[in-house]
Amino acid sequence: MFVKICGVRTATDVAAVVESGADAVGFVLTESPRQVTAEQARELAAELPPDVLSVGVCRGVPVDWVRTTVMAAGLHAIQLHGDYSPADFAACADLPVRLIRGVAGHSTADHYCGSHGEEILLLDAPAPGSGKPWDWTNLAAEPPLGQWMLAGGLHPGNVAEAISMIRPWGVDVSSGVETSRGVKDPALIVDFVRAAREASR
Ligand SMILES: O=C(O)c1ccccc1N[C@@H]1O[C@H](COP(=O)(O)O)[C@@H](O)[C@H]1O
Repeated sequence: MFVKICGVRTATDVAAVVESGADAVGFVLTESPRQVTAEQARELAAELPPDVLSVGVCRGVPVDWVRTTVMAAGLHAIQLHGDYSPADFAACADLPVRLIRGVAGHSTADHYCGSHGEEILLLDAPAPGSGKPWDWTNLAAEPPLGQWMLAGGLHPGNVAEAISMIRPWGVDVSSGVETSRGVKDPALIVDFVRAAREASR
């Protein structure tokens, strides 16, 4: 089970992610209560062990800006979130990064990983980073093809059930490991990763 903690903003958050054993960290580089600059992301990512994937999360900005900013931050992966086309993904294909496509999920499996040239598909709620869950139950019968992650309203108390029900390749969380919007709770991060790992055994 691949576990990503998104919206990390402080050195304390990074330390909690490392302690938790999560696989990936998301730095939101565009408008959000969790937004960080490229410079901040670079400094925070420098604190990560090399095997933790650092992801630049971008939404609603041109792909040229994404390329420049993620490269300036020195991150391992780009998460293009929302209305990005296959051409946008193709425009990043020459970069030495992994590509994640974040989209609003549906209760039917009308997305598949790789359709836009991405390595990982992320099915999220319509409002990313809102903490609001969506109805993912139908994915159990017809999950997307390929390497895909579930996000949107997950938290330590429901991630095990979600994993048991629909068996995603990975899970991603932001609000569910926060005490208030944009403020991560180290204990919730550790609890979330533990719950996800136990459910996937
Ligand atoms: O977290 C944000 O603020 C954000 C902003 C822009 C694009 C994506 C964002 N986060 C993504 O939202 C989900 C987590 O949602 P939740 O808060 O746990 O419900 C995850 O995919 C993040 O990458």
